[in-house]
Amino acid sequence: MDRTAWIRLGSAFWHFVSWTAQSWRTILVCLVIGNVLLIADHEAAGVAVFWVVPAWCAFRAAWEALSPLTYEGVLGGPLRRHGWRRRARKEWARVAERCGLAWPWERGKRKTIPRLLRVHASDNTLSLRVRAAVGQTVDDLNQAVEAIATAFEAESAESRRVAPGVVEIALTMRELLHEPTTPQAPHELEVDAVTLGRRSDGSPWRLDLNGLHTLVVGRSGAGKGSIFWGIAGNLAPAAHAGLVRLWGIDLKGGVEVAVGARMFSSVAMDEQSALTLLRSLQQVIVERQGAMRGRSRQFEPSPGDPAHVLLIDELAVLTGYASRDVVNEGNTLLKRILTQGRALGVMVVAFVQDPRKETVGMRELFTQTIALRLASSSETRMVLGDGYGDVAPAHRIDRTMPGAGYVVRDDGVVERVRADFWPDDVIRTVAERYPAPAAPVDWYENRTPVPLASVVTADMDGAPRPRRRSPRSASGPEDSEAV
Ligand SMILES: Nc1ncnc2c1ncn2[C@@H]1O[C@H](COP(=O)(O)OP(=O)(O)OP(=O)(O)O)[C@@H](O)[C@H]1O
Repeated sequence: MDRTAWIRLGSAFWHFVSWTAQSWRTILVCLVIGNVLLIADHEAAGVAVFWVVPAWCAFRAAWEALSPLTYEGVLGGPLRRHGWRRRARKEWARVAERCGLAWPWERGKRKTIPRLLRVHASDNTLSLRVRAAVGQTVDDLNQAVEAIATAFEAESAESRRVAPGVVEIALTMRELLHEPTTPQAPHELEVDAVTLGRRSDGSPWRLDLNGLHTLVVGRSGAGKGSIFWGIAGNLAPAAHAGLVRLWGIDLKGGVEVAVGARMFSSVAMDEQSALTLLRSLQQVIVERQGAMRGRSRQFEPSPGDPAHVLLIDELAVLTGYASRDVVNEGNTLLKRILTQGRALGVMVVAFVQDPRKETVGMRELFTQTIALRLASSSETRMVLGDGYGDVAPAHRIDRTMPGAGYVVRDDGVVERVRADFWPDDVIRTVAERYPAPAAPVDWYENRTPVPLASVVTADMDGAPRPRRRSPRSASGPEDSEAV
């Protein structure tokens, strides 16, 4: 027998013992019934009743060891979720009171607690729908979410307001994000959204890009690289087909972007070329505004007229730490791109370690945020906003889980996610398979930058959001088999 078989056998034995021990009440009942049957001269039935619990536990343990997937789907998962639901209903009053949610409506009298409206369990998540008691607010419930999660022994918790005074608390009862994963080989022409990893319930994490600017914040080593390459790598087939144009700025000496630079049409690794690149992207916006004015308010990418995605690694170098002239112009250009670009198919994804106002003065122009591991609760609130410290506690993400974080979408919904890890050889393979289409030499450098003053600013705030697009049929990449 190999090592895996021994491990399975050991785990099956352990489950047999622990399930049998947990069923001690049922075993006592069986002993009584069995003895009664023996006394009444029904020997076979009595012995059968004695052994019914151990036999059932042995059957479960064997099934789980031999076919874990069918066991989980048919018996293990439903039984576990039934237990969670039962426990939540039974213990809610006590937990709510201990977590500070009991509300003394009259001194010395009975306390009221928030009402548990619905208990639902699916996959690894237990959801509690709770209505705040009179005198409480949704914020009071949100503040207690961590304590509730601890009381129910949940791995983590998220909450969202679903109606006035009503909050849905999603408790992750089994952590599915511990194990790192690597990506599927990209081969589809994706423009609007990319699959970056998993959500806390194990479902795929799709990040919407269409008409959105994304800010990714995380301490050093938090796994920003996974998201950088998740986006670039998944867009690479569409970039290769001419539906997307990838632009990259990496002012940390190009260390990050160099590995897969061939996916990008334009890359800047020093301050001056970063400014040139930004001016060129702004020029794209100006030209597109001219082309669309009076004809269309919604941009549709097509080969030759692609969506533009700018990825900036370490935004703070450009907007905070570079020389003053570069910082001034970089900030101005980027703000204009952020305010005007999204309706015109120009999206920005920026990565930053240090999210303070002095370094990133344009945080509010990003329409969605991904918070990876952060240093403190005040940093979480700074990045995500005041109400998110408890709902998306990025400062509590463990160091051993790089790539894990919270997404705060543009509609305010919070998702707990973990990105797939992109090893260098996968990045290189994708870059070789899907290089950016050959652009005219120095395409972007030869464009005449338009002076900032002449840029049309009419649509800065009221810009229409493009409708959801699906890539037009285009001649796909020739070779699209797995990497
Ligand atoms: N999604 C992931 N799953 C598992 N491990 C990961 C993941 N992402 C990153 N790692 C591990 O964490 C290390 C640091 O990741 P990464 O370089 O992406 O961090 P970073 O946030 O970009 O840091 P810095 O800002 O210092 O460059 C990687 O070398 C890798 O070993």
